[in-house]
Amino acid sequence: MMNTNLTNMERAEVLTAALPYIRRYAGKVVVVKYGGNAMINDQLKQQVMEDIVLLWLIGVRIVLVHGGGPEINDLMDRLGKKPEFVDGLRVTDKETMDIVQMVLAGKINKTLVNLLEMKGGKAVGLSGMDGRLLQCSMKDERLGYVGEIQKVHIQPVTDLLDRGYIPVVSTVGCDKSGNAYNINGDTAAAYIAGALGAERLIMMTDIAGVLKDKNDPSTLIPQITLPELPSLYDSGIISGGMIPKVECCAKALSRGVRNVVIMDGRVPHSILMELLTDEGAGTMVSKGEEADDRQKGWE
Ligand SMILES: Nc1ncnc2c1ncn2[C@@H]1O[C@H](COP(=O)(O)OP(=O)(O)O)[C@@H](O)[C@H]1O
Ligand SMILES: CC(=O)N[C@@H](CCC(=O)OP(=O)(O)O)C(=O)O
Repeated sequence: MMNTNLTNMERAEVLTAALPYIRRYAGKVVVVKYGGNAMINDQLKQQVMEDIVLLWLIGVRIVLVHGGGPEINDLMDRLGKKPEFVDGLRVTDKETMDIVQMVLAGKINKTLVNLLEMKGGKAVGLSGMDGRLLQCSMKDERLGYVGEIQKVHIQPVTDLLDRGYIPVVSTVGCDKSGNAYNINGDTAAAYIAGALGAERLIMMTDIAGVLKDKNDPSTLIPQITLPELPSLYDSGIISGGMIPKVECCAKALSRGVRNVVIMDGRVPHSILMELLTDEGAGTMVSKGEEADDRQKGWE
């Protein structure tokens, strides 16, 4: 909610305080993964789109990669199909694949593009099939049409960035024979961010970040490094859906992304807090080879 008690001078101070961060990110690639339950609330969705347009206007080369698992579940329910998951991946028969493609590459992708345009941005939607962006093979026959990414042909995305657009990517890929595959949103975002050598990957989820006690938001771990991960798994601190998410963060880092942040998509303007203030938001995952990027002076 906007703080209407700020004086104009205070507003100006807020803007100038953001200047070092604006300088830091202008011209850099930031990939935002948006999906899951964080995407359900309409008002929040509008705010996330506003944040993305604001970053785009200050010169950040921003790419939006989206999921939409809950909306796929919803359409499956309406069509009388029961969603089924194995290790967090949707079992995807041919009919389910049609539903996934309709929801992700159709409804959600176009809705997000439209929202970004309505907020004053210039956005173009594409799926992993467009320009063979996400070339994949079948991951495991038991899962059906779930894709394992083999190759990322990133040029359609860089072309759009170079032309001043916000690329909006849905995570439907295809194999060399043209069969469509369903790809997990976090995985696709990690590969795309890696192929772009992104400065930052932001994973928006429905929890404050990685917590020491997942039921207590006050136990947020602000930063974890790759060498610390095994002990976090072994101790059971990281479990369930957070394991594949953190694994995707590690994958992105190993593919050349500088920093990854897991943050709460339910908090208004969390992206701006993370990128444009010294507070940060959520949990930063880094290789552990450099000083904390959040604390470093931006020179
Ligand atoms: N240490 C932890 N910190 C935060 N969340 C955790 C942790 N361990 C397990 N989780 C679980 O992981 C979930 C996030 O994963 P998931 O639901 O798959 O996210 P999304 O739907 O955004 O992809 C949290 O809602 C929480 O229940
Ligand atoms: C293979 C697989 O499970 N694909 C996911 C793709 C969407 C997704 O990842 O959506 P969220 O980001 O909202 O979770 C699915 O079918 O739900």
